[in-house]
Amino acid sequence: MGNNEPVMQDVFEVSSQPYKVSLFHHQITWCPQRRGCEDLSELVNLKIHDVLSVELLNCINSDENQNRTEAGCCVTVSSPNDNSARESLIINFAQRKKNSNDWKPKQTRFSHSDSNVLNNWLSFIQSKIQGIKSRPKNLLFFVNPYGGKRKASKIFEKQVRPLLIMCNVKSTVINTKYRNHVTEFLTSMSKDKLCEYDVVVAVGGDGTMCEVVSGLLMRGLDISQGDEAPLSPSPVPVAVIPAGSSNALAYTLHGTGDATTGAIHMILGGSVPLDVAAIRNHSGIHRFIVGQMSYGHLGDTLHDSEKLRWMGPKRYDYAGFRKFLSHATYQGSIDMKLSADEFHKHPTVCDGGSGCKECMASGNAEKPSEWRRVEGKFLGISGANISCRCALSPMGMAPFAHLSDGFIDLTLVKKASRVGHLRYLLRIAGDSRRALALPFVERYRVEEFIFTPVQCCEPSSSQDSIIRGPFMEAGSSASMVACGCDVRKQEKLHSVWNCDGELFLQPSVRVTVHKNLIRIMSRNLPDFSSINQQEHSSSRPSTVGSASQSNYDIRSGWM
Ligand SMILES: Nc1ncnc2c1ncn2[C@@H]1O[C@H](COP(=O)(O)OP(=O)(O)OP(=O)(O)O)[C@@H](O)[C@H]1O
Repeated sequence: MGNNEPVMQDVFEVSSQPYKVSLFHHQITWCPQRRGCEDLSELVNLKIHDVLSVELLNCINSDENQNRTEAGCCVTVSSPNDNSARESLIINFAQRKKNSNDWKPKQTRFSHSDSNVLNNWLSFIQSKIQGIKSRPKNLLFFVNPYGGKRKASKIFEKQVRPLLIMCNVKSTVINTKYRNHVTEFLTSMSKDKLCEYDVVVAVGGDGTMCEVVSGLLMRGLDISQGDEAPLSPSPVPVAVIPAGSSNALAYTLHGTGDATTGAIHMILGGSVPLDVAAIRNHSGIHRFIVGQMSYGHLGDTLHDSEKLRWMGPKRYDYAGFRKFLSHATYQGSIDMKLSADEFHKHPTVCDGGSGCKECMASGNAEKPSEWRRVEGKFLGISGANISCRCALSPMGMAPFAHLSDGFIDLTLVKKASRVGHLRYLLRIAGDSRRALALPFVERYRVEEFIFTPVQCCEPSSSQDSIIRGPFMEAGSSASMVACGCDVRKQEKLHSVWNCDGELFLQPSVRVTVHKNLIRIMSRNLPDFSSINQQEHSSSRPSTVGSASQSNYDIRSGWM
């Protein structure tokens, strides 16, 4: 039997109408039968990979069953009043909404008078689903009730738990009690216990996911080796259910901040590799970055917005606007180890892990990487591990950052007029590739960087919090971090780092990028192919799109 031949075929009743249903190895199709003929214009094609679960609905307990699924608040029954006298096969599946990256669970009921037929179909579809090895069966959830609009528990109960029950997935749920609870929990867990779980899930924002990743990576770290201790990949993959404020990681992976979509992608399985960046000093790793770290405008905005948490996610807009008006710049120097491959000059938008040319090719550069220094006054400095898409920036503040290329995208926004800065911020909110074309904005693709802020006085020899870049002479003023000057004077000189939405107060940092340390549940990155085609046929880039397989020049735009 060829792959195009159905394994089973029969006529079922769907919504009280006869439908010809065909079961193939990788898909199920159905179309109405009118006067013995199939109406192919209404053909539905469902991939087995998108099937969440399948069950038999016995008419004797149909009410009971129906209540159970309705209690899940996540299903649409195609025909509530049909087939009351017959047994039915219920297929629950995930469907992408039209013109959207959101996925929703759906249900279709197939009725047949012969229970043997129904049982055969049930066994076949069930065996196919069970054969998908990438589907997780036992999950460990960390629910952060503090992040975002403080609705993570509600989101979990209403949007995630019903799907877990429907798909027969086991779960252990821990509500976080305090900052760093997740990291502490994961680092103190035995390896055997941890490996009982197929995935560790953060129900929260980027900060919660960062705590999950930190816990998983810290476990394998030999701290006696100090600064250069090697990092081992996490033994367990991770997943994120967006319930924070910006949810940049979830947006980047799924193209939406919708929690149901996050849960569906996690349950249906499939994962992509993800790089992790580490902030280090000579005593070791201070923290990990999964999304982005920003100094200057975004660091100050986070600093001020922490006092405004009661406002919810709107606090970022308010604090950001106030910081924009203050128009602060910060002086310092950045030493960076640049990528030597051609992707630096011809950047692409990430297609996601193993499907992405740039992620696959990285690390194969023939030339050795080169160190470069940039000095000056900056409105902002951002290191992005991922593109950081979110509702306010559909392409992300770092549109060319890749999930697993082994590099961080470093964006330097140099001193500019207020109008220039506003133009930059507006472009980030639209087609952010155009923000990189502004003359005071520079983008670098780096393996490692060191930022040293300018100091307010001559260093004293007793200072030891020094991070040395390759261009720094020992004892040079640029290499000093702490001094005994007036705190307010220092505050004006220095900003803070916004690391995945968490404050990191030490301005001087050394950051290294580590390829593929984590696998994260994601079936496919948002599909921009249709918009891509439009862009190829037009001379100017449109609001949202992908530069994959096309030449986008940072300075001049589309070539
Ligand atoms: N019970 C708790 N009480 C106080 N803080 C907590 C608690 N649980 C977790 N946290 C902390 O809450 C912080 C914010 O969480 P999270 O990043 O998930 O939300 P967010 O900042 O609103 O979202 P995003 O990072 O996507 O903008 C994290 O740093 C985490 O350490």
